[in-house]
Amino acid sequence: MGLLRLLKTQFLCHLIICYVFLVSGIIINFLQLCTLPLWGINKQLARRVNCRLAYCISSQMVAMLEWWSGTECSLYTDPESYKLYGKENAIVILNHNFEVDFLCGWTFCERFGVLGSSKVLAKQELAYMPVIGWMWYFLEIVFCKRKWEEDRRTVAQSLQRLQDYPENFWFLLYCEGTRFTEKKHKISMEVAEKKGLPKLKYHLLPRTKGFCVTAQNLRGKVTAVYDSTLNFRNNQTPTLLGMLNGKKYHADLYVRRIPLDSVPEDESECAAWLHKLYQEKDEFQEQYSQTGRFPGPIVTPPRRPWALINWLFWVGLLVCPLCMLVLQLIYSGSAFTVVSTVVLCLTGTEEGKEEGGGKEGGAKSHYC
Ligand SMILES: CC/C=C\C/C=C\C/C=C\C/C=C\C/C=C\C/C=C\CCC(=O)SCCNC(=O)CCNC(=O)[C@H](O)C(C)(C)COP(=O)(O)OP(=O)(O)OC[C@H]1O[C@@H](n2cnc3c(N)ncnc32)[C@H](O)[C@@H]1OP(=O)(O)O
Ligand SMILES: CCCCCCCCCCCCCCCC(=O)OC[C@@H](O)COP(=O)(O)O
Repeated sequence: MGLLRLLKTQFLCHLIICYVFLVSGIIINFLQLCTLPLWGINKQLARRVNCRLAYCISSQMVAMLEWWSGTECSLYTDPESYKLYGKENAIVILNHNFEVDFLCGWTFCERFGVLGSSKVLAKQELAYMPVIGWMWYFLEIVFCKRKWEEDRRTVAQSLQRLQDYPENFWFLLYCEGTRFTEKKHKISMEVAEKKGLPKLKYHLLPRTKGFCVTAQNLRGKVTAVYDSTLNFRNNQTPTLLGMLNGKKYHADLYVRRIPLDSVPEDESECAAWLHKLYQEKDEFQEQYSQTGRFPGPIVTPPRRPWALINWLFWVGLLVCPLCMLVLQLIYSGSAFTVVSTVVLCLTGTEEGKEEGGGKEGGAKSHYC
């Protein structure tokens, strides 16, 4: 095992990474709070500033994927559509199978220059999460309670506010509404059967209301739907902890650009359109599981240095005070404190090794 590889599995390194993420996140949340008076004076400037501040948080996680774990991201798409990515507003529809699929989404956002402004229809609970949830408040992320009677009005209102958003953005929708498990799949296929819809093998039955309300309220602002299907090579099941341990994965993303004009405006037609799209997505996943690839040519958008530069900046800024704190602990702490800290680090490293290295090549349990 190389020295760098060994370093990546050390619990102490993981502690430092999480410390930098949390402390810098809280600092940035505070800076975002300081922009509140600006919203009343110059709203568009406040939005632009908040996009940059949000980038400083989300790009740290992207840097962990790209530079620390070295995960590769390949894109299957046609070259004509490729030219438009990052240059227009889009609704992104993504399958939800992996713990890290949002992070792969963010990585593509970073490579096409829309990471700071990227948006999602997220569950309300995430709004209260420190750092990311608080950052989202200032990014005007759309939250839902997954109770349509309440969401119908609030989601539409939040979407309408994006009509004059000054930066290009991608709006992510996990239409399945939750992460794939066998149990949820079984239940949702019972719903499909009751509704007379064809069964899906790799996806849950999509919830159509969120997509229809999004298409309706972003019309005129958004020009396309990016139908995106994500999978990982060699049946890998990537996790955040695996990435923190420096484990390298290979993501394949298949993206079809569909002009928003071709999505029906009528609600029931729009719902039927989405169901048909998910049947097609299921076929792409079937092809991937048979052949190990999606249709069409592969392009790999290059990683950019900015995420790494931002990360190194925060490491530089925050690790010095941490070292001083540790030195103070060593000088003033009892032998018991020092020994128990070392034991904690070693235990954490052993557990981390199991998570990062133990699952290599493991079959995905949810794929039949
Ligand atoms: C070039 C590169 C391209 C792409 C790069 C990729 C991505 C990058 C883009 C952006 C990145 C940005 C950010 C990413 C960062 C982080 C994201 C992290 C986390 C967010 C994840 C979440 O929070 S997911 C959960 C929240 N989101 C959703 O739920 C969205 C989907 N849901 C909906 O749309 C719902 O309709 C709703 C929430 C609006 C309302 O839900 P509710 O349940 O109240 O109503 P429904 O209408 O959905 O339900 C009733 C109908 O559903 C039928 N039913 C019942 N049971 C089921 C079932 N098990 N499955 C399916 N359907 C069911 C029921 O019969 C009702 O049917 P009707 O016919 O009466 O409608
Ligand atoms: C630099 C890196 C430092 C690492 C620190 C780790 C930070 C953790 C960031 C968490 C990111 C939040 C993303 C949440 C994704 C999520 O929660 O999706 C919810 C969906 O599944 C549906 O949920 P449900 O239907 O309720 O199961």
